[in-house]
Amino acid sequence: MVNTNLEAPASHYLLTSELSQEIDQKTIQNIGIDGFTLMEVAGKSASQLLLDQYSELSNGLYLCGKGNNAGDALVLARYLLQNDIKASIVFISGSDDLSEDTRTNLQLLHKYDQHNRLKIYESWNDAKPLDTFDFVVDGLLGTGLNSDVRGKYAEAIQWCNHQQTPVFAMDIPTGLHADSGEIMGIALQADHTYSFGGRKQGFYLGDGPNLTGKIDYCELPFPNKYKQDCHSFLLDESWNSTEISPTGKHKYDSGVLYVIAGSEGLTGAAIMATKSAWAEGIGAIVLICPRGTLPIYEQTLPSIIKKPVGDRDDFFFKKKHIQKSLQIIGEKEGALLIGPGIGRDKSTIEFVQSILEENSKPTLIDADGLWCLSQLTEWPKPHDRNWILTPHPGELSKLTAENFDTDYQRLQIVQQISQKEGVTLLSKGMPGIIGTPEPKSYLTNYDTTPFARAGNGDVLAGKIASYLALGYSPDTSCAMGLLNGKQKLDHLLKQSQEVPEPTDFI
Ligand SMILES: NC(=O)C1=CN([C@@H]2O[C@H](COP(=O)(O)OP(=O)(O)OC[C@H]3O[C@@H](n4cnc5c(N)ncnc54)[C@H](O)[C@@H]3O)[C@@H](O)[C@H]2O)[C@H](O)CC1
Ligand SMILES: [K+]
Repeated sequence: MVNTNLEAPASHYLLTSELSQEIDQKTIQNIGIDGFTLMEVAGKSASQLLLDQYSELSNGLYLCGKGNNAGDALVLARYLLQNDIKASIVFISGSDDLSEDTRTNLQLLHKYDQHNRLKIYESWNDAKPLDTFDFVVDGLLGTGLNSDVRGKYAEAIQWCNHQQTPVFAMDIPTGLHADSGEIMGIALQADHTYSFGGRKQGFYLGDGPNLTGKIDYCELPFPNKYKQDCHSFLLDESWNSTEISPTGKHKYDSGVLYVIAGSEGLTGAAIMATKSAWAEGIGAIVLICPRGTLPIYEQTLPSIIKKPVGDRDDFFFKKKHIQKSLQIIGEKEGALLIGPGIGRDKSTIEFVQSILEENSKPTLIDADGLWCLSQLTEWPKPHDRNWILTPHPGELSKLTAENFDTDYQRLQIVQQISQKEGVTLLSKGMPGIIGTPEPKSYLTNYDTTPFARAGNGDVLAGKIASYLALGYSPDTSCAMGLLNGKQKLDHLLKQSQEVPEPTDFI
């Protein structure tokens, strides 16, 4: 069940480099678990997962830097050595100035070596030609990365990225920025990343998804309370999706969704959004439409209550429709969806502005509703932070008058806007990002390309608005909308490899 306050499990907190190192240091200094123990737990966890998943390994090549990331790799080598898996350790910048815990682990490694299964090389050049190996471990750099990767480190990564054997990254693929997911000069292409103490935010941004391979979270003995400064979380299928409550006894029991949508030539968006909401088991839907478009809905939306406004020759929303629309919205408890297909006529902007200013219901603003909002010099303020905005990247740029080149910039804009305006903002794209007023942000980790077709936005908006009308909080409604879509996509792709139609997601 996705909690109504959308509490992420500890394994889904996304750490930045700074927070990761801060938690590390606080655990060592305040709790008294020293860095050597943390390193032991990290390396041991990685060895157990690795042995579970790869049973035929015989000879590892460990590329090591000089910090604690290298130490993790040495602990792993020791546990694998215990399983008769040979180790060739290459210290890219020599082993003279290793961090203390890493040095200790190098000494330990020698003590555990039996039958000369351990080889140590003091530089990248010494190691060539490299011994036979059937896997590579990346212990070069972790959260200590603080500049572009160059020199021998870059050479080793370049070489590694051309090998056919599995590559296992300690904590984070070297060269991947833990916060932004950007490549720092060059980055290692991992088949598997063992993330210690917390997944890193950069795994899900920019180049992160292409570089991490399969990610395994390795818990470390950090007190969960030390993660309270974490503001971003992974939203994936391991969050149980919520079974939507069945419709109540009376059709108004489970909340009413009011939909303000459609205009001449754009009635399809209104139909898609409304049908999508109806399919989620909402008790009743009231479609408020310009009277000129009513005949189309009489044909296509038999289960939906239609409440037309204006005259037969009205085909888009105008200032004169404001009072009647507000009166209809005020009739029952529920939520409001405004935007799909309402068009961009100048008088529609005034209409939208007044509806947003006067209406206090939980409200989802989508599509041209967002465009109208972007035309206003100042946004109306949501009533007790109960608005959801669902922009695609182009709409987000228009809304915020900001251009963003990277996912990291998009994440930062989403966090700023949701906090400043007190809204829940679902930034569609890859990854999907939900920003809340707290501010918290939730990142998805699945390919959203199949949802890029026109119409999917209307379907998603209808779903999320129905959860809002069912009483779920804005952040939970967005999470459920995204996870529901992903579940349906997985189901559809089992039947056919064709990219599904938007209506398939209803
Ligand atoms: N945080 C945790 O929960 C734990 C982290 N562990 C591991 O420790 C690393 C972080 O270790 P740290 O010693 O801070 O840094 P690194 O090993 O990542 O880097 C070593 C060293 O390299 C230098 N450096 C930085 N950038 C570059 C560069 N571009 N080129 C060359 N050299 C560079 C810099 O001096 C760094 O200090 C973390 O990732 C985990 O793997 C603990 O072992 C377990 C708990
Ligand atoms: K690494």
